[in-house]
Order: sequence, then structure tokens, then C-alpha cells
Amino acid sequence: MTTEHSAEVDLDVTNVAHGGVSVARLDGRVVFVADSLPGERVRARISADDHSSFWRAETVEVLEPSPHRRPHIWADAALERDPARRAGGAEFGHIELPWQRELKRQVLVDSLGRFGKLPEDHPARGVEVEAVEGDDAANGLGWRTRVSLHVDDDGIVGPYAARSHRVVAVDTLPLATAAVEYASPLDERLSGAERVDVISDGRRGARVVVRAEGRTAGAGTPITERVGEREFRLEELGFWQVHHGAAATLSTGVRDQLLEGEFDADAPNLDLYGGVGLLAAAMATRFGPATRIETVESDRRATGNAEFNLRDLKAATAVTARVDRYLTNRLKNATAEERGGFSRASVILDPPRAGAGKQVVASLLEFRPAQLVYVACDPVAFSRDLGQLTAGGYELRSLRAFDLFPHTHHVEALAVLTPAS
Ligand SMILES: C[S@@+](CC[C@H](N)C(=O)[O-])C[C@H]1O[C@@H](n2cnc3c(N)ncnc32)[C@H](O)[C@@H]1O
Repeated sequence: MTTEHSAEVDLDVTNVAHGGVSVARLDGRVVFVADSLPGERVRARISADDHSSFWRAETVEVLEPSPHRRPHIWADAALERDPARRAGGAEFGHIELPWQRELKRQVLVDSLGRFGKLPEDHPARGVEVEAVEGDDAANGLGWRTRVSLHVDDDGIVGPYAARSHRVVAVDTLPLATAAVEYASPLDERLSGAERVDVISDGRRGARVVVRAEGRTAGAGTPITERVGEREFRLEELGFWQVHHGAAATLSTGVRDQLLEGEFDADAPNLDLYGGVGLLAAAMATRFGPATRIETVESDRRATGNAEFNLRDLKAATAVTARVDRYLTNRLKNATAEERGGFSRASVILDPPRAGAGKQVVASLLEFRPAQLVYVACDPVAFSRDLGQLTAGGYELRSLRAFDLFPHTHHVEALAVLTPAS
């Protein structure tokens, strides 16, 4: 990262890139420009010029705005602030909401072609990014049920500045739910603390957990979230979908997208990276309480909660394991009869941002289930896995995408794959 170099240049921004930045060219070199929009001409400050194939720049002035530009939804992240002090976490906040979804669609479709090798004429390239119910009316605000704030050496509490680990003071948290924003100690000094997590308590309130080196202060008791008719117990700092409507959106999406013709309730069905059992429950909601399903999750406490949350489903089990090791062992120890069962299974996988990765995908290809339901939070990682799956004999049967993170660049995809006929 260049520090002494802060040249300002005028750039024509041409298209959107993965990661919440747009692309321009300077003397033939790619420049990733923050806080800009395709079609704009901006004045930007070069912030990193030490990479041979691209530079990075921050917009300081918009010379010719896009018709899709709007005043930033968060004054603490707007152009009026110096780039070094702009709050991170709302990198699309200067773009009208429907156009944010269009840009996310472009990034997803581009990744599908580039990394997933999905042919130009594949119907999945017509995917739309769907809004969560209520988000348009709320202008995409007030959805975050969890925020992680950081504390600097002076005790100032705030988010990191965009693309840095520098804490910036902010007055508001417009993406957070009202309860989470209200509970956030933005105007307090927390000397000695390192991080503050503010988490919806699953009802109308919020909990504040302050972490200092080696110490965590907070109530610590589990939280209960309700999705449809079901309740899910989870640890205070354990994984749960961030948008208040995300768990219901994904659970309904998985339930509806599972292919009935490929489903066998007695097969060794799996919910990989299963957390506290949200998507296993979605499968059982669709196909009945006798559905055989095993959740696989590396966090022991999440697995304990999955066991509790799925206790009414007599054929549901929860295992603490890393997915790669679980699949390797399962394949190594399987009898010929068990291997036959794998080919009748439905497998859900919802990996972290890095995707499932080569080894897990290779094991899935060997497992060869009747259908794979892939829930993906990173279009590039997903597309890489998709490319390996299609090269290994699977075909993409359906694809949906959801805007679970308004005003950020993130997009969630939900894909169903089956062995190619
Ligand atoms: C994106 S979350 C999905 C959780 C769940 N499907 C849900 O929607 O609530 C990913 C989960 O995978 C778990 N995880 C991360 N790496 C893992 C691994 N290598 N093996 C098993 N679980 C893992 C995390 O603890 C987290 O609970």
C-alpha cells in the first residue's frame, strides 16, 4: 500500500468489479475505484500503486454522475468525508437500491461465465437478484441484526474505515435494526476493550458483548430466533444469518428449490456447514418429520444447538466435524450398499465465504448425490466450485439470487445441481 503517494487522477469508470468497487483504466492499467459507479467520470485519489497488474483509488469528487447515484444513505461513509475516514460496510450506499441489485446481478453472471464456465445461453444467466420482503419500503435500511464494532487505543468505538483496520467514529448505524443501533455504544469510550458485538436478542432488544484481550463480558446465554413455525436456539456469538429476513428467505428458498423427483426421505441426506440446523429443518418441513438428515458443522456448540433444534425430527442427527474430513471418512468407510445410498441423497451445502473448495467438491463428486443445493455468499468462490462440479458431471438445474445485504456489494445465491443426464 502506498502511503506517501496520493496523486489525484480523473477516471472514466466502465464497469463493476467483485468486491464493491468499479473498474477504470489509466494508461492501459486497471484501476479499482471505490465509491464510484459505471458510467461516471470521477476524480480519484490513488491509494495503492504497488501491484503490477492493477491499482486502487478512492473517489474524491464526481465530475459526471451516473443517473443511478443517490446521496449516500450513511453520512459517515459519504464522499464528503475524507476517504481515510469513510466508514466501511456500506460500499453501495451511494447507489439507488434497484441498481445495486442490477450491479450484483452483473457480478454474479460475469463470475458464472468466467469462473464457472457456464455457457452464454444457459438459462441461469437470466437470474435476477430478488429483494427481501420489506426492504424496498425501508430503502434497504434497518436490517442488520448483528454488528461488530472495534475499539482503538483511545477507547473510541466504531466500525473500521473502508478497506482498512482503522477505527472510525460514527454517529449512526443505518443498516442496523433500531434495537441494535440504539444499544451500540457509539458515544462511549471503552478503554482496554478490543471489540464490541451488538446482537439482536431474537425479540425486540439487543445484547452488547464487549471483548478485551482474553476476556468476554456479556450475558452469554443462548438466543432464540423464530423462523416460520420453528424456533432455533443459538449461541450469542454463534453464526446466524445477519439480515432479519435472511433466515426465512433462505429456508423458504431451499425448501421450495429442492427437487421432489430427486428426493428420497430415507437416503443419507446431508446439511453441510449446517450451523444450528436451519436448512436441515427446511428440508424436513418440505418432506416431513421422518426425513433422514445429518447436519455437519465444525462448531461444537452450534452442533449441540442443532441437536436441540431438530429434536422433534426422529431421523435427524447432528455431527461436529470439518466437512472435508467428514466426507473423506464417510467415503473411506462406506460399504458398497452405503455408497448406493449416497447416490439417492440430497445434499445441502452452505459454506463460508471461501466456498467449499477443491477437496470438498472432489469428495462431493465421489459421493455423487441425487441433488446438491448450494447456498453461496460469494459469487466468485461459488462459480469456481460450480465449474469443478460441472466439469465433474453435474449440471445446474436452477439458480436464484437474493439481496440479503442491501447497500453492500454482497449477494447470496441458491443453486440446485443434479448429475448430468
Ligand atoms: C454460512 S454459515 C451457514 C450456517 C447455516 N446453514 C445457516 O444458514 O444458519 C457456515 C457455517 O459453517 C461452519 N463452518 C465453517 N467452516 C467449516 C468447516 N470446514 N466444516 C464444517 N463447518 C464449517 C461455520 O461455523 C458456520 O456455522
